[in-house]
Amino acid sequence: MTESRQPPAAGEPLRIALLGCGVVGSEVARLITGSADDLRARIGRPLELVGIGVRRTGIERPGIDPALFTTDTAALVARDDVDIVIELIGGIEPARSLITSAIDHGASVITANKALLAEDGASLFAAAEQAGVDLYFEAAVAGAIPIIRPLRESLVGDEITQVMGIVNGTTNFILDKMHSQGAGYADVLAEAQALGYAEADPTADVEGFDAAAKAAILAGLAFHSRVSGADVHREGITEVTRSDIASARDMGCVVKLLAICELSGDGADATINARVHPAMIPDSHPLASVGGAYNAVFVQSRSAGQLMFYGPGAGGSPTASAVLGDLVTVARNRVRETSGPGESSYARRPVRSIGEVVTRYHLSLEVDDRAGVLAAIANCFAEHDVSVQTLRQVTSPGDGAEARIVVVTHPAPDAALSACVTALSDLPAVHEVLSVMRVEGMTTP
Ligand SMILES: NC(=O)C1=CN([C@@H]2O[C@H](COP(=O)(O)OP(=O)(O)OC[C@H]3O[C@@H](n4cnc5c(N)ncnc54)[C@H](O)[C@@H]3O)[C@@H](O)[C@H]2O)C=CC1
Ligand SMILES: N[C@@H](CC=O)C(=O)O
Ligand code: NA
Repeated sequence: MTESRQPPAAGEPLRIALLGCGVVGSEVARLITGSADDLRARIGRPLELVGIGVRRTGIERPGIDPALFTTDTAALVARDDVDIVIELIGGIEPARSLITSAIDHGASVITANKALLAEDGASLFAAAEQAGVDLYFEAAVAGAIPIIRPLRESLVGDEITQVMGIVNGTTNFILDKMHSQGAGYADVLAEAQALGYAEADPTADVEGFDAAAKAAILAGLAFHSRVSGADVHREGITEVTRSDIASARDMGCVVKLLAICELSGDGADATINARVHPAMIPDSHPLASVGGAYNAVFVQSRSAGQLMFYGPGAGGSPTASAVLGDLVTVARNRVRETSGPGESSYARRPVRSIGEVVTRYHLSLEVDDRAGVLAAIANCFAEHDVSVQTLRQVTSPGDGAEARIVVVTHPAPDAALSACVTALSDLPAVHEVLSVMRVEGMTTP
């Protein structure tokens, strides 16, 4: 049952419950106690951390009072003196039940849990709205970078047409090292995990689920519509090869895992497209120089034009910064007996399928090195209405055995390109389609 709650009386502390004490949670716990005086001055009330929900007690967590630990997370969120619950467990359950219970008991909630928001944000926002409490989630997308608040508040009067970014630090760290140092995939992933960038299950990072969840959140906020993780076309980086990276370099490009959210059409006919996939982007593109676990998000809007948000996208300390920003805001709201913006999904714009999305492609083919092969390949592109920008033979031993052909297309619908790739694979002269990758941010010369 939803209970409305009065803020604590003047001079009384605001009581905080923290769920999860891992990479991010432990930093948040240290900051709440270590910065207590500054936080009190900024909020106008002291904060009191009353409990930390953990899976196991008895583990030493430096700088955190062990008396705060409890495994009874259900009881912690149901305490009737808790004002704000910070959820940093991650995953769907028990995070969803604990957040729902916290809201039902009148607490405001801060979470970094993009997986949950992308799957079930609508019901959590509805519950928060009904209870008159805040649900804040700046850390859920692009770590420390302020991007949720700019979309939800600063740019809410503008019309956003595109959000495109690097929103996963782990994959950017991996691709960057593969590109700059020729490093092997597995070694770099282990390093990203040790640095606290990766999710508990790094499959979420490398298969693009984490970026897809973030894309869903960004698209929903930017286009005032409900977009779930399942609406986002998703491809990870596990199939990106050294040869793709070398091909990109030959073209003056780098490979990045991009999250792209676009609005097409106007007014009531506008549709959304949201996708996450590796793409080649020119070295001159601003996203090309985003290295390591850094993230960057481009926003294109009708009145403001282009904006770029850049900064650390993962790691305990940067992510804790975003959580603490939310904590101060939510605590101030609590003191003033008000709440911040809720969900804005009035536009209800439909999400287009990937087949209709138009992009440029890079293809690499291993083919017979003999007369007529180039013509057969060019003909296949023509039959599928995919226009070729460049076609070149990059390797040929000259003994008539095999050659590698690299093709860059003009923008074409994904469905046409997919059909073309199938037809190319069926050509007797084509031994193998070695790679197919989208190219973004390149203009026709
Ligand atoms: N690590 C990062 O760079 C970032 C993480 N996030 C998000 O922050 C959240 C936390 O991430 P991390 O701290 O990296 O994960 P983590 O895996 O280091 O920490 C999660 C903690 O929750 C604990 N836990 C799991 N189930 C529990 C339960 N039932 N009750 C109590 N504790 C439980 C785990 O034992 C672990 O200590 C996730 O939603 C993640 O997606 C968001 C942005 C960046
Ligand atoms: N695992 C994520 C952490 C932040 O969301 C990433 O690598 O970006
Ligand atoms: Na952020």
